[in-house]
Amino acid sequence: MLKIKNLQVKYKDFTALNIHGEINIKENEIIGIIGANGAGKSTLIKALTNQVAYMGQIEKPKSIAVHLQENPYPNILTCQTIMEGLLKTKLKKDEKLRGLIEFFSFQSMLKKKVTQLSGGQKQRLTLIMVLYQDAPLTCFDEMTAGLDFEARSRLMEKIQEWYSGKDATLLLVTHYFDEIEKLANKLLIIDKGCLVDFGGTGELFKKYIGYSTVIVEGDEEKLALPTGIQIVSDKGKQAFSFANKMEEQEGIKELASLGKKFSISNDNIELIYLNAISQSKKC
Ligand SMILES: Nc1ncnc2c1ncn2[C@@H]1O[C@H](COP(=O)(O)OP(=O)(O)OP(=O)(O)O)[C@@H](O)[C@H]1O
Repeated sequence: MLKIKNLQVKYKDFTALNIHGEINIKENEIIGIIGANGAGKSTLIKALTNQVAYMGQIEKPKSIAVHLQENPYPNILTCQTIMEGLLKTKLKKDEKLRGLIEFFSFQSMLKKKVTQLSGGQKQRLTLIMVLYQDAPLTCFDEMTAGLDFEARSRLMEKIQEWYSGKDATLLLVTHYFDEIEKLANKLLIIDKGCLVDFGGTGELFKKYIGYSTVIVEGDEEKLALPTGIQIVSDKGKQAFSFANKMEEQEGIKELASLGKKFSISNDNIELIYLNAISQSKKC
């Protein structure tokens, strides 16, 4: 479906992306692309969609639909005119478009101009047009950027509902790990323009963490458990990885006896990311 090989993107003499080797994305895979600010995530999407010049090889489907961070729509046109113009259709005659508008509860926005829409409503306008394309590959570049928690949750719920039971190949760029947890089955981790790792969430969890992890609230008092190894965690927390169920149970017993607040996970994407980055070598 999508093959990326030795991809390099430069902005003048600054190398923004330098991916060695090959990344193969198969049909119906949903990939979460994660990395810090400036890691090169948007540059990768731009290379895939020919918005920047690149060196290397990209084999991709004929059409790719993209939901960008910002979409400059003409201010004077109504949403309906924008939709009809960009999608080259007429709402009256287009059942598919009407269905999408209804799905995203967008009927009452059709006569409004883009300047009259909230951030979440603007994102829905773009989503409707992106999903309408039914492209073999769809890229979402921070589709929930700038939205408050509620608007983001509502939009994510709709997207999840839309794709549930459907076959789709998606690339999702986001800083929100919960969005990836809900949708993606593979992760592509980028750091400073380099590929850190690419693989299934479960596979990468095993590689960087192990069997399971406990995340303990608070980092003032450094803990030492009878089993498990301390791993990199988010600020204000401590995390330990366990190699098997027995280790996990012993660790939990100790934490319970200490009266600590903790959670157990075997798929925490933030910890996969933090530990992958901390172990990665410069490319
Ligand atoms: N048009 C440009 N000209 C020069 N440098 C650029 C340009 N666009 C991006 N860069 C630089 O390339 C690097 C990668 O940028 P990119 O936008 O791909 O990062 P990102 O991972 O998407 O970041 P964010 O999470 O902040 O959106 C950054 O250092 C950025 O400053």
